[in-house]
Amino acid sequence: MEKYDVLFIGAGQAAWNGAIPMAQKGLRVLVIEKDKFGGVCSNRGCNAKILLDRPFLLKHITDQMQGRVFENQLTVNWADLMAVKQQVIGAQDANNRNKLIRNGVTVIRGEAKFIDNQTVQVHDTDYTADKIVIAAGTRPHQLTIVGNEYLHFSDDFLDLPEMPTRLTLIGGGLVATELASISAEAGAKVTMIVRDAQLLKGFYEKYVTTVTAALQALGVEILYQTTPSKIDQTDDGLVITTNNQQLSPVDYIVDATGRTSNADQLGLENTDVICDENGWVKVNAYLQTNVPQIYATGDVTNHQQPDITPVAAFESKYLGHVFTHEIDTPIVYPIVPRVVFTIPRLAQFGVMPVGTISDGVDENGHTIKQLPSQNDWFKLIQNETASEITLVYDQAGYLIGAAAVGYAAEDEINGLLPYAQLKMDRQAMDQFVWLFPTLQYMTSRNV
Ligand SMILES: Cc1cc2nc3c(=O)[nH]c(=O)nc-3n(C[C@H](O)[C@H](O)[C@H](O)COP(=O)(O)OP(=O)(O)OC[C@H]3O[C@@H](n4cnc5c(N)ncnc54)[C@H](O)[C@@H]3O)c2cc1C
Ligand SMILES: NC(=O)c1ccc[n+]([C@@H]2O[C@H](COP(=O)([O-])OP(=O)(O)OC[C@H]3O[C@@H](n4cnc5c(N)ncnc54)[C@H](O)[C@@H]3O)[C@@H](O)[C@H]2O)c1
Repeated sequence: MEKYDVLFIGAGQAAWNGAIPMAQKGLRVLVIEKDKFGGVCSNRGCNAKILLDRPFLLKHITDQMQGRVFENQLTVNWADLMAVKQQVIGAQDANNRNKLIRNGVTVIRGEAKFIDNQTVQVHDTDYTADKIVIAAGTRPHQLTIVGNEYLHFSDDFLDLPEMPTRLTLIGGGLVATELASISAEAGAKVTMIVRDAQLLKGFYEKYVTTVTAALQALGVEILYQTTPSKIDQTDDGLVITTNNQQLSPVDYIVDATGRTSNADQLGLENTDVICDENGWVKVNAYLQTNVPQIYATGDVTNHQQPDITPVAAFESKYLGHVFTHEIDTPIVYPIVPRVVFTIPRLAQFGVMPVGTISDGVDENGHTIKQLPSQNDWFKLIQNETASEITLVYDQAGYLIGAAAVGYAAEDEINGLLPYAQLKMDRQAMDQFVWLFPTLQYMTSRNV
């Protein structure tokens, strides 16, 4: 049996961010990946999505400036865009694999299964390690309704050679909303079937309204408080029946109703590892399962954090520090920001205003300050009138939350994070000299 110091199951963000520093510090590290090195984010998530979105953002910005600065409207050819995406993303698997190897990590492509608490099997060979890390991530959740064989998933959407004329997305979370934005920008007639009364639960409602209005302006029809019950194939296309009505036929349906843990496919029944009732691997504050030598990181865990790449990467790096004896303390998560890559983007972190107040003191005694786009001449030149930033301060005057909507909301929120994470007062903030003219300078001078 081959023995390593650390064995990772999965080669997504939750693995390689820790595996590389561990190997660089002299540990013998094995990473087993059954599909593509880099996992969902590199191959069929964040990166593919942002590549398909970016030209539409650029087009949108120039469209807003038509008649003011630009004279000809841009068009995006989906087939060309997909060819670029395939070329760039197609290279990720090999790049990620080579990066691991270059940094001294041993890699195997194959499906790993536990055969007991100490042993993982792949291609009929047994491997053991002092520490085994489950970093096996998730797959798309599939609705169990009649006709679910007609459903597609985000993986399929991100590979679409042609944009369907009529497309329906089921779900109102990040995947559904971002893919609705891309497909509507690409010219599809888009319908969203949303179980809740609004999109993007957990995001700042005022800016969810802005994003929703932008989708509707592109012709997206949003059916709230609606759940699908069956799908029929007819001569005119796929017909979804919901709790309320029978919908018009469409060409393509994306099930974006969340993600399912891959923990059920790891042979955990041969171990003592416990998962919660939804299949997420239970970990303690050291990311350790109930079996002391088995750990878990990223989306596959029951962590109370958003399932996003920066969290998976943070956890993986944390284990790197623990396994090399640099720290022995529980994981402490920093403030975790979130972003929705629609046009405009919506990004936020920390505490949000309570109620409808947008300037003044809210019900929790927090001071709310709103920065409209008129404060920022980058936005004025782009005619970006709907954009806005909302800042939330505690009673001592520290920044504890921020939300932004606009073409560069993600960068604005990134720029504000250090003030809150490091609890900076005015004197500390004034220690920075930001380059000018830049977005960071414009945002920071208003904090
Ligand atoms: C469409 C989409 C868009 C997204 N966009 C963003 C975004 O913009 N920003 C963001 O921060 N997050 C985004 N996310 C979320 C992000 O992709 C995940 O949070 C991140 O990929 C989690 O990393 P992970 O390593 O925990 O899991 P994964 O990326 O799922 O990696 C797990 C790996 O384990 C492998 N594996 C599973 N079982 C086995 C086995 N038995 N043997 C060997 N290998 C196995 C899988 O093949 C996979 O490669 C997006 C997700 C989706 C679906
Ligand atoms: N920009 C980003 O950071 C980004 C982008 C995409 C995805 N992600 C991550 O990927 C993960 C998956 O995203 P997602 O949008 O698939 O999941 P989600 O949990 O955010 O949203 C799922 C949606 O499906 C609905 N739903 C669930 N079950 C349903 C059912 N049976 N019938 C009808 N509707 C149902 C929910 O009400 C919700 O609106 C998230 O954790 C997210 O953090 C992040």
